[in-house]
Amino acid sequence: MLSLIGPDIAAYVDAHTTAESPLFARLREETQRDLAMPQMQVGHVEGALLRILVAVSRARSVLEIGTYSGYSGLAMASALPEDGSLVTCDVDPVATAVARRYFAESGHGHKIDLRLAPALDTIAALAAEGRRFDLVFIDADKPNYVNYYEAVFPLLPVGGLIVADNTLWSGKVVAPKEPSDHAIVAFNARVAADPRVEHVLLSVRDGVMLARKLRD
Ligand SMILES: C[S@@+](CC[C@H](N)C(=O)[O-])C[C@H]1O[C@@H](n2cnc3c(N)ncnc32)[C@H](O)[C@@H]1O
Repeated sequence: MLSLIGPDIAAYVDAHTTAESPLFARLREETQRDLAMPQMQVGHVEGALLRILVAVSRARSVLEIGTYSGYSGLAMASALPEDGSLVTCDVDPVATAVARRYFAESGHGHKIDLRLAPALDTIAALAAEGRRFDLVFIDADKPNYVNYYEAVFPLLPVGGLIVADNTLWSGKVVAPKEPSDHAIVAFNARVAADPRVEHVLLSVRDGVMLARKLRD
């Protein structure tokens, strides 16, 4: 992932963001050492942003699409109340085995329901269960971003928040070439044209789209 800001600014941002706890630092380091594509992990600064978004929105139920090794899921679960819940889903048994270990060690594991299945199947199952989510974090395969957005929208109350990661896609959104570039462009265009939400595209890390539901 190409950084959108220079190393000096990145270090300054890092130094002026609530420090990472030792558990999160260990999870980040283990992911970098042992797993493929560690750059997929949201990391310290975006993890802090997600924690604050869950806290200020007073979310009680969160859905995450794309668990990987658990950094973002654990960040959000740690901001939920004791009786809050996070459903997180992925298709990768290796990365999610790491996530399961850290969830268990964190003291927030009882809030977390990890489902190993394609996300669209999990969303359909959650809809059939009558589940609702105050906040949904989309961070999985890019070609499905618009599908995820449409599938989770009915599960959010008015005032609910959709947070989507990698929405600047290393800057490739301004000159898209690959199918994944076009998928992110299509997602941002879909949100921008959607009168049901108010939205802001934050240039945090690789870009974070926030879309707040105004009506069904
Ligand atoms: C960018 S990573 C998620 C990073 C994670 N949020 C974090 O901060 O550590 C994307 C994840 O989406 C998963 N994924 C890809 N396609 C998927 C699908 N169809 N359904 C569910 N998960 C999928 C991948 O296995 C990968 O672990």
